Amino acid sequence: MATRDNLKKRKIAVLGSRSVGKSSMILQFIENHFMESYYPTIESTFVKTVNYKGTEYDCEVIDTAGQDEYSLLGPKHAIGIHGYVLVYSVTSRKSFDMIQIVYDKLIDFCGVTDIPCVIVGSKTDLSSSRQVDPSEGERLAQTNKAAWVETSAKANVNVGEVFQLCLAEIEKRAPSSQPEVPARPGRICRIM
Ligand SMILES: Nc1nc2c(ncn2[C@@H]2O[C@H](COP(=O)(O)OP(=O)(O)OP(=O)(O)O)[C@@H](O)[C@H]2O)c(=O)[nH]1
Repeated sequence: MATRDNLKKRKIAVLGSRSVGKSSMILQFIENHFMESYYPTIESTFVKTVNYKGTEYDCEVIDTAGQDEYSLLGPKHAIGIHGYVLVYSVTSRKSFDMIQIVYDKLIDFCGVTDIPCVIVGSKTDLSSSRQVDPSEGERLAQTNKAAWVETSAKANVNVGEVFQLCLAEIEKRAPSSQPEVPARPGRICRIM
């Protein structure tokens, strides 16, 4: 029987400006409900088993405190993290502009040219307050070789899709189905 211990583990960090709906999106994903009230997050971790293309993954989702242009990203945002979900609200141009800033800080800190990442435009149910067009989100994602989707945690639209896309981005770069390279006879390394 499959237990959590023998599932493939994937650690996903959720970042973005304050109050864009990171916690609400995670709560809807993990517990299937939505809360109107706002409680700023310090940091929380959630776990959920997710089926992606027939394989079960033990996903650890890290809900971070909202960032601004002065926030420092450090080892806890990079070490051991397999993929990123960067969230802006479609009702906030400022939160959209923060995505590139956070993305650049991450690639700088990780010392890579791109990272497995999904850019998420949240709160689409608030259509009359929209400040960011879908085409702008799509373009930003293309520029950064990331996936993109718009969601509403309130209306439960595309929330599961965010994590499917994130696993897709992670697996694209490091396919877990890739067979292990067999050791050549006579070249076995033994640690005594
Ligand atoms: N209408 C609507 N409101 C939302 C949605 N998602 C979140 N909210 C509201 O936006 C506010 C902030 O949501 P949070 O999920 O706490 O935001 P956060 O990004 O985790 O905030 P920080 O912890 O400060 O980083 C709350 O009042 C939520 O109810 C959504 O999809 N639609």
